[in-house]
Amino acid sequence: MIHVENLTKSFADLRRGTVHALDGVSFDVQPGEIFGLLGPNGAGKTTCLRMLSTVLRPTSGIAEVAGYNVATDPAKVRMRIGFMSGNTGVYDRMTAWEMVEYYGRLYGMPEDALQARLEELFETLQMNEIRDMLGSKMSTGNKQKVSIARTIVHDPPVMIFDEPTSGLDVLVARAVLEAIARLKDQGKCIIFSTHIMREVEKLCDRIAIIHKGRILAMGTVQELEDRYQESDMEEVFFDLIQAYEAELAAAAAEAG
Ligand SMILES: Nc1ncnc2c1ncn2[C@@H]1O[C@H](COP(=O)(O)OP(=O)(O)OP(=O)(O)O)[C@@H](O)[C@H]1O
Repeated sequence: MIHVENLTKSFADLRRGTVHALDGVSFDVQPGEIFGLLGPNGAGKTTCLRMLSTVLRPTSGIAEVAGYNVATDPAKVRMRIGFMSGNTGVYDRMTAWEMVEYYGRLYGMPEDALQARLEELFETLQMNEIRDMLGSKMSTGNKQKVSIARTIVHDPPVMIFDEPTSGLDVLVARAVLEAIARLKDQGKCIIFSTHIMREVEKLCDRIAIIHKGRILAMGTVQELEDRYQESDMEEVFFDLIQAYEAELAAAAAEAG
């Protein structure tokens, strides 16, 4: 459902020269699967997700969503994805219901299908108590739920969440993660980025550890712990990043 092959993105940065934000990344994600991109700040997670959601154009490589190439068929890709980032906002002067309805209309959903979908979404995301609440009155957690609802109102098969729990307290973060888990149960293909180990351990079927634009390791949490002989993901993560940094330092020393 998501196919990424040798995907690269470089930026021309005035201060740093060419930045290889993503450097030859490959992975696939299936329906009913949650795939996590786990990496420290600046690893390239957002850049990768923004290319999948057609906001950025790849420098090279292939990214396909539901069989459509993000570079050559961006409109078809956009109809098949929901993309939520930490700053996907809500409007102060609309109620939760109005806001999600508004986005459904933007996607061109027929009115009766839209109303049925709203009922279903408000039920699934446990938002029925806030149907008539204005954005300005909502707690951060409720705003986050509305953001999820508006992102997926058109019922796309692929859902992309860029650090969906960033800035949330543990209770709200938990509710958001539970909502994402329910979407997986409906067979959605989900990719999300985080730098929080516990989130990947709880939620992800498979993860890719990403650092400086490269995937350092990929697999289930259990596979990675077994492969690196560690009993928790945090240790695997540190080991991999340290080893990669040592490799880079050795290569730099050799180069002169
Ligand atoms: N428009 C841009 N111009 C120049 N460099 C950029 C641009 N966008 C991203 N970068 C750089 O690309 C690299 C990867 O950034 P990216 O935002 O994808 O990382 P991230 O893993 O999402 O990090 P974070 O957890 O901090 O959001 C960083 O070095 C960043 O500074």
